[in-house]
Amino acid sequence: MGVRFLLSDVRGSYRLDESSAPISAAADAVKGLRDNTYGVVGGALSFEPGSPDSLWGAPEIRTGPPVDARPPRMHPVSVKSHNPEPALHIARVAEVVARIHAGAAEKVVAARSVDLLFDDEIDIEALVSSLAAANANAEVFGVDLSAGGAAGHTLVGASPELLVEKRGAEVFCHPLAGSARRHADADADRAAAAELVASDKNHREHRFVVEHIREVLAPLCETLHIQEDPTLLGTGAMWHLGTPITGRLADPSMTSLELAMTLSPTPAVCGVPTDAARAIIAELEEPRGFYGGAVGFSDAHGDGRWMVTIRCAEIFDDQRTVRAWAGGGIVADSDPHAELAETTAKFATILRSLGCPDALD
Ligand SMILES: C=C(O[C@H]1C=CC=C(C(=O)O)[C@@H]1O)C(=O)O
Repeated sequence: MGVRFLLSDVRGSYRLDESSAPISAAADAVKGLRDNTYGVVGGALSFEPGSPDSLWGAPEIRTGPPVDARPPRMHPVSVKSHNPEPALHIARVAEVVARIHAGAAEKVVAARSVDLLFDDEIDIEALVSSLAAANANAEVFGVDLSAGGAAGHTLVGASPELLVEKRGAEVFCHPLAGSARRHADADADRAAAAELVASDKNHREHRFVVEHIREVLAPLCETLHIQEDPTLLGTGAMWHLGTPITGRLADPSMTSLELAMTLSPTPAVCGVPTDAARAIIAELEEPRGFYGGAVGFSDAHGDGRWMVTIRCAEIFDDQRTVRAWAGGGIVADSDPHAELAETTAKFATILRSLGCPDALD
């Protein structure tokens, strides 16, 4: 990729170059910002507690124009494995629903991954450019994972979900939860959006995330404003419910990295209560690594932006093996087959940009 960290949207891009210092624990990055070892840190926070993060520290971050938006190139590919097989994902979702009925949790996000093998090496700059072309409402990112011990691996994605942004004392969040697949046909697309907006189940799924953010931010903020009803947000592949949140920090010296560490994982990727959901995820799923964590940067004033790590894939060191991830929030009335279809729809973001939109058909 030529850089250690890249985050870009329609407003512009942020890059950390190859001379940046590797940092494998977020707590060390916070310390390094506070004692001025680094002017800025950026990278990826792991979903797994106790697993390495992959962060990079540097004197400053390079800002520039948005990455070029370019259409994907088609790439021959084979599916190496489904983790787990679709039928087992359906069974796991049914198990999660049963646990929710038994009172073990109120919401749990169930995720799965697919491993793909490409005939040709992936050009990561080209992949990021094609993600940018198809996802104007998202932040595209690329993070070199070698700071976290995965030498030669890169995390790439287009996240539509702002975990937290901080500018001075102001904080912003834009949680998403509640989904519907988009359609090429305009009438079907509008109907899917209308159905999502009218769905009680999706509003309940969404509210868990908003309430988590309220609980975390309220004690840290002098003022906190949470829009009453969610609004509709469209990505290239999906419709979501989203709620803008703004607040004013009581202690403006708190860094955006610390805010990201405190907020993450939200119930958009984990569940309610957090610990119970985490335990169910750890029991039922393969380790998630960086999927479900956060990607972003913070400067020494604490200003910066962190996205929820979704709609993403890890490119392995052979540059041909790719692990893509997708998940969905499960509540008491979730339908396991519909949840499998929702994850398939979410995979479209990364698969289209990898030039293999039909890989899972
Ligand atoms: C967990 C993912 O999406 C989250 C963000 C938006 C909507 C979601 C949902 O409806 O389940 C998820 O909470 C994912 O894309 O893997």
